[in-house]
Amino acid sequence: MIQPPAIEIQQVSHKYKSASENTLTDISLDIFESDVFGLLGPNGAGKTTLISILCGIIPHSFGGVNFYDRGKEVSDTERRSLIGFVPQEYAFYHELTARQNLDYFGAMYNLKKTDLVERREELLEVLGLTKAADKAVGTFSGGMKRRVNLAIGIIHKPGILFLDEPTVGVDVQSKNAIIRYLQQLNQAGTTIVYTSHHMSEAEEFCNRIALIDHGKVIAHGGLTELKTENKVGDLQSLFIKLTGEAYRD
Ligand SMILES: Nc1ncnc2c1ncn2[C@@H]1O[C@H](COP(=O)(O)OP(=O)(O)OP(=O)(O)O)[C@@H](O)[C@H]1O
Repeated sequence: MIQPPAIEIQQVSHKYKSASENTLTDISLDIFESDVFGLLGPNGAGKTTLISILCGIIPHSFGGVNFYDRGKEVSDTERRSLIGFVPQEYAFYHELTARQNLDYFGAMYNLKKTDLVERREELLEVLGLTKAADKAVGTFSGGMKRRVNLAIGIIHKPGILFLDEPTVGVDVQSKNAIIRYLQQLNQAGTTIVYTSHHMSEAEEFCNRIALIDHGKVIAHGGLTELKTENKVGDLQSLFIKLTGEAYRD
């Protein structure tokens, strides 16, 4: 079955004003509907920069990005409600409770009050946050904060979800809960674009990947095909084979 496109990235380059060289050079990728697409690479490869460009947080210096919703190209305005973003940094108000945070961010997406309450309670429940929902989020454990971050990014039921290291610094229980819930969202039709340094997690979760190093795509395609082509048994071996053993800054 041919999957319709979700995102087409064509020759995207980016140079930060303060940098002497490009952070991203000539990135071209196709991400298809219902993919779990892993953007993987060593520290400083440019993954967060690419996600920030795709989410419209920073402008790209060159190239094109097109988004599609069920096969139809969407405008920049429509893109805002189509996508959700779960950043690496916590993107909530520490002094507000989990319920208050979800109410605030849901209102920013213009969700109707009754829909918002229903969605808020559903997310609190599936992410195991109901008992603590009226406590200030700043008092939560790292795993609970990660789950609040995720709930905020998906409050408006985005069709395309970007996650920048959604399981960094959390215990196995929270990591499993987050990945399980993301798998459910994907099975229900959400396209997922995800970065992680956990290779075993990415191997289990992603169907397609791009390996980025020094701001360039060095491999791109189906995970199984890439492992076969490179004669390696797992994603970690593929990563080391293509990016080497040297430390990155
Ligand atoms: N605002 C900025 N101004 C200048 N350079 C930046 C800025 N943000 C990031 N960089 C540089 O761009 C490069 C890519 O950074 P980026 O955060 O996109 O990499 P990454 O692959 O997400 O890394 P990590 O895995 O460590 O999170 C790095 O060299 C970083 O120092």
